[in-house]
Amino acid sequence: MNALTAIQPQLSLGDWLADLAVDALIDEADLSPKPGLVDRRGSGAHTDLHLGLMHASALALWPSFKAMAEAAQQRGEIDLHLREAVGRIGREGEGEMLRVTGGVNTHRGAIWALGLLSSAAALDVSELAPAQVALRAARLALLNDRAAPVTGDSHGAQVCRLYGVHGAREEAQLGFPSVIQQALPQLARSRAAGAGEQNARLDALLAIMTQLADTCVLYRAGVAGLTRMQSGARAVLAAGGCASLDGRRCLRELERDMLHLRASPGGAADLLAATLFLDRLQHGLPAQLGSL
Ligand SMILES: CC(C)(COP(=O)(O)OP(=O)(O)OC[C@H]1O[C@@H](n2cnc3c(N)ncnc32)[C@H](O)[C@@H]1O)[C@@H](O)C(=O)NCCC(=O)NCCS
Ligand SMILES: Nc1ncnc2c1ncn2[C@@H]1O[C@H](COP(=O)(O)OP(=O)(O)OP(=O)(O)O)[C@@H](O)[C@H]1O
Repeated sequence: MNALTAIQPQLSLGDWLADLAVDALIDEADLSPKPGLVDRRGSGAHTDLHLGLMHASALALWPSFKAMAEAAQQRGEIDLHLREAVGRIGREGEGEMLRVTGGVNTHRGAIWALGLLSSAAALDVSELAPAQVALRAARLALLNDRAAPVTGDSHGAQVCRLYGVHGAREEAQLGFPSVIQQALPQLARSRAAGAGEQNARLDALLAIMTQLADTCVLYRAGVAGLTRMQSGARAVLAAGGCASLDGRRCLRELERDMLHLRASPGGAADLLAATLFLDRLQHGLPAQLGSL
């Protein structure tokens, strides 16, 4: 111990994972220019959201992410007991989010994805590779939380029924394929090509948008909105991504059309936050936690 470590408060695994989850949400919100979404420039296609509200909501969720990680650390295995504990904490987190935002849904999908991933990470800190953490999260998501309210009238449930698509629940139960197969590989490719960190993150968001059945977009803009989102995201990446002039031109066209359609890819944004969380996690525990 030296003078610095003697005065440093002890960092727990739950603290660290909650820090990563909140950082991922703040980085996602700040990333600009995102088509249709809240970012540093404005509120995108939303009238009830703004950047300050996204930040306040993210910070308010820190205790929930910590509690979900601690529940997993204490339980030590994936079972119904843990699933129901995480579900209860997630619903309390949603209540806190709605209290802080005055009833606006800022992060419902993100609580679901990052809550499961925080728990999954805490279950085994010796296996923090993205695919392994996502697989543990999927096994947790597949268990049926008996206390979960029936959400048949949520926006997501309505469009899943109407269009026969998979939503946030299935994305988690499948092990976050959009994150593992699309976003993380694109993030690595764009970084390796020298795109710069912000452009690489935008490219990762677009990679998710190329194929996601985003229920936020479907609810607000129907199949026309979803088709435009997917084809527009493909066009940006095919033109060279956000670091290229042609890619930026395609991104501006996509944004113009999405604003016109009131389409906002909120599900893709949540999955970008999940991507940033898993990307940070794979570098391993900080030195202060090394002895866990
Ligand atoms: C599963 C959830 C997301 C509800 O989903 P549902 O589709 O019914 O609701 P809703 O339309 O309100 O929210 C969906 C949210 O997911 C995001 N989303 C939309 N489409 C997708 C998609 N294809 N993939 C991933 N996320 C998506 C959006 O941002 C949206 O905010 C979740 O809120 C839930 O069940 N919570 C219960 C509490 C719980 O069990 N928590 C435990 C884990 S933290
Ligand atoms: N930067 C962001 N900008 C906008 N939405 C985001 C952002 N990041 C994440 N989201 C997600 O998008 C969702 C908000 O979408 P939306 O406003 O369509 O939901 P809603 O309140 O259910 O529907 P509506 O506003 O159409 O009544 C949030 O749940 C949140 O998880």
